[in-house]
Parts: sequence; structure tokens; C-alpha cells
Amino acid sequence: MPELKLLSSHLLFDGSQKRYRHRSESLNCEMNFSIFSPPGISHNKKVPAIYWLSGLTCTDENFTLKAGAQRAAAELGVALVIPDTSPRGNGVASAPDAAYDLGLGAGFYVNATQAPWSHHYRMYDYVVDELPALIEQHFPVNDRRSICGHSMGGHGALVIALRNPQRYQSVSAFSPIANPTTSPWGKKAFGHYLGDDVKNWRGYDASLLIEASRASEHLPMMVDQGDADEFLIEQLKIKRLIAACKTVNYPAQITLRAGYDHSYFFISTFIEDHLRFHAKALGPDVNL
Ligand SMILES: N[C@@H](CCC(=O)N[C@@H](CS)C(=O)NCC(=O)O)C(=O)O
Repeated sequence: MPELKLLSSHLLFDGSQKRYRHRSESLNCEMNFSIFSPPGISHNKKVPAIYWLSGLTCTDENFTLKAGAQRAAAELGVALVIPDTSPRGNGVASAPDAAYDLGLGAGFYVNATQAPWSHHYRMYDYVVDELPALIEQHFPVNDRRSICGHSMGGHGALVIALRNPQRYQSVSAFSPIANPTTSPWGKKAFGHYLGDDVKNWRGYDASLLIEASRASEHLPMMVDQGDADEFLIEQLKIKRLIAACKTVNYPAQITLRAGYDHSYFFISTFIEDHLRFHAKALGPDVNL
């Protein structure tokens, strides 16, 4: 069994918030992740897990410290699993100009194919396969999973669920980069990680994946987007996601929230709605 090193541990809402370090095979480096375990779980009483993917510049700690998700997760009886947003450490490629939207803190949840990124930047494999396998081996967590995220992480959650509907019960996003093949953040990252041929970008674009999806694979999907989000028009493109859902009758619950911006204040306001949405899909062993 791969080893885990405990970095910190706190009791809250009678559950526990822990941070671990481990060696990742897919990313070829040491990685940190955080996990919230609700009260009363044991290997005889495993719980489902909601995976949270954060946005640009984040680590596992932004959501852990700022979203205020633990109270509802404790009540519902679900675990929260929070990975970092990119590979880290000595020898991991970073943006040449220290840009915040490429390299460290900006893995975009893809498997990079281009040098120098391809040696470490395989966040797609890490989140889809390696991390759940590790979590389900080490913790009283079963294989009923949901996935959600914010911004770059909202893009990651949508793409990962759309490509692997059999592995998740539901998906949700806050302010996702919904059509990255046409947004400056997406074009920059995909150009570096996946190369110039835009054909190879399409499998990482939620709007395009929705348009190619089959009704039998439609998971419960919920998206919240603030209309005062500074990145809404240029980068996030929620209208493109709404249009894609209409085209194939994808039954997504997409809500524009008047006055909310891109920050964790927005996430903390609506995270309980998202956790309850996932808990319904993850039941019957959650406390609704
Ligand atoms: N221009 C911003 C872009 C980064 C940003 O807004 N990151 C969002 C995700 S896309 C975030 O969650 N930041 C961390 C935080 O608010 O705790 C910056 O300069 O840092």
C-alpha cells in the first residue's frame, strides 16, 4: 500500500480535517492532499466522498480554510477529498515568467503531452484514478463519488465527470471555465500542455463534451455562476455551457447569481446547496 505522511490533524464538527503527503506515481513527485472525515465513520461504516478541485493559484488549503464546507459535510455524513492543483517540488516545470495561469498551481486537470510538462503534469490521471484508489485503500470511504470544483477546478470537475460518468454519481461547479478551447486561460494552458493541434484540446472542453454526450450517460449536474464575476465574459463563458446543454437536452441545473463575484465568499455562500445536491445522488447512506 502506498505510504501516507500525516502533516496536520484537527477536530471540527466532531469530524476530522487532516492533511497528508504522499508520493504520486502519475505526477512523479510528492503531493499534498486534504481530507475531511465526518463523525462516526469506521471501516464497518464507510461513507461516500465528494472530490473538490480548486482553481488557479490554489492548493488544497484554499477550500479547506475558506469554503466552510465541513459543517454540512459532517451533518450529511460525506467525506471531502481536496487535492492540490498541480504537481509540485524541485524539478517540476514552472511558467518561465512565473505566470499564475501556467505551471505550478495551474495544472488544468489534463495529461500533458508536451515537453517540459509531460514528465509531471498528469493531473487528469491523478484525480480520476490514483487519488481515489489511494483514498479508498486508506480511509473508510467507499467508491460512491461525486466531484465539484471552482473555475479551473470547475472545468476539471465537469470534464472528468463527463468523460467518466460510470465513476461518479453527480457533478457540480462554481464559475467553471466552461469552454476553455476559446478562452485565453484555456488556450494558453492547452497550447503548452497539449501542443498546437486544437483537435487534441477537445477532450478537455466541457461544452464540447456535453454536445457529444449520450442521454444514458447524463449525470445530475449543477452549476452556479456569479453575474458580477470579473472573469465571466472573457474566460468562463457560461452562456456557451447553457447552449451546449440545450442542444442535447442535458438536464443541468445552471443558476446565475446576481451580484456574486469569483471569490471564495461566493463558494462559501452556496457550498451547502452543492453538498446537499451531491448527497442526494450519493444516497441512501447519507444523512439527508
Ligand atoms: N488574477 C487572480 C487569478 C487567480 C484567481 O482568481 N484564483 C481563484 C481561482 S481562479 C482563486 O480561487 N484564488 C484563491 C483564493 O481566492 O483563495 C490572481 O491574481 O491571483
